[in-house]
Amino acid sequence: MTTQPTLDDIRRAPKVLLHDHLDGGLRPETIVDLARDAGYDALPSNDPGGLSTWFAEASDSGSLERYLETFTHTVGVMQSAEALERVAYECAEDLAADGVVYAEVRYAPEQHTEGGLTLEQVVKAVLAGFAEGGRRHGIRVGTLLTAMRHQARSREIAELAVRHRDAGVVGFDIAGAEAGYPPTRHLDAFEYLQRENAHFTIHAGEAFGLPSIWQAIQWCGADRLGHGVRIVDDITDRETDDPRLGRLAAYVRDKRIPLEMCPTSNIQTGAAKSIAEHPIGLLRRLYFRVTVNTDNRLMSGTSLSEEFAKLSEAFGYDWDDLQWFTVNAMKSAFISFDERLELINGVIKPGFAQLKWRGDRPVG
Ligand SMILES: O=c1[nH]cnc2c1ncn2[C@H]1C[C@H](O)[C@@H](CO)O1
Ligand SMILES: [Zn+2]
Repeated sequence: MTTQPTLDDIRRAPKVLLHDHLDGGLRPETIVDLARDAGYDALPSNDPGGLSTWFAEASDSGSLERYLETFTHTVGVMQSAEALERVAYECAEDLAADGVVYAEVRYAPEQHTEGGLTLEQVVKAVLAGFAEGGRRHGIRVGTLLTAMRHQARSREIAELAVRHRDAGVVGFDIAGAEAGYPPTRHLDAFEYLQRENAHFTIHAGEAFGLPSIWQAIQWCGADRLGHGVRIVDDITDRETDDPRLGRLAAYVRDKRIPLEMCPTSNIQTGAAKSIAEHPIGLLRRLYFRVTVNTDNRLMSGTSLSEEFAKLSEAFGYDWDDLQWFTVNAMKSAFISFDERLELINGVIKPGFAQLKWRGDRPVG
């Protein structure tokens, strides 16, 4: 007997999150507090409830560029070491409360130096918040350092990531508006990371299509794809029992390149029409290495459990499917093979087994 997992049970499942932005997941109450402390007076509302509604509505425009404008207010209040440490600590606490056991959280250090912090100080403050939050709340959090694709600091940020690789920085990423800023603009950074045996993911195939994915993989050597939803443009006969993969889609599937899919965010930026029509349905059916993620919990008013619950409702996913996404994510993480295996065999499989067993018991 298979049972439809409930949101409450999904919260209890040991989950893995690979794509979550630190500056996209603040608590609204914290934004109000930090703005007051820093004298930041540009918030669209000083009431946490009003603020969370504003973020959700302003992010719903159907355009990635407009979605990104909302980050002005979160980045605006994250300009001191205390603020960064608090936001990182609370992020670990919130993810742990949602049942996440391993997370990779990303942010762009270059956006947090307006208050006079150096890049090193930014990184240290965030690492301190995650270390403390992780220790207290029983979650492991690695960070990815992001470079903004419209800027020209990617090499510097890549070097920063390598310098802190043994202190909790597990990889690198580029983010920001995709159209007009191809990943090859940052080839120097990616080639450097490859020489350093470092890991990186690239936001690609979200607001722009196949050329962006192709460059990210074949020119830049990305280990994973942030979103990557547009890979479906390289699949024909999608509605039939026998979809046909083009060369790029086949390469991504054959090489088990992980796709960091963020369903709700994709609807807000116009990359997908609805959850039910999200390419994740087809890509999962075709056994691409799909993972499920939140992107920006504040802007999307979501959590990893809610993303899973929405998918389960739209596609009928059961515990086996949710475990499959979770093991996919753990296999694709940027920590060592030993550590990944330990989490899969010691935490994820036993945790899901317990929930499946409970779910299969007759009620009453
Ligand atoms: O989904 C996204 N696509 C591209 N860029 C994004 C997305 N979500 C957040 N960002 C940007 C805005 C943040 O300020 C930056 C670093 O986290 O990354
Ligand atoms: Zn993202």
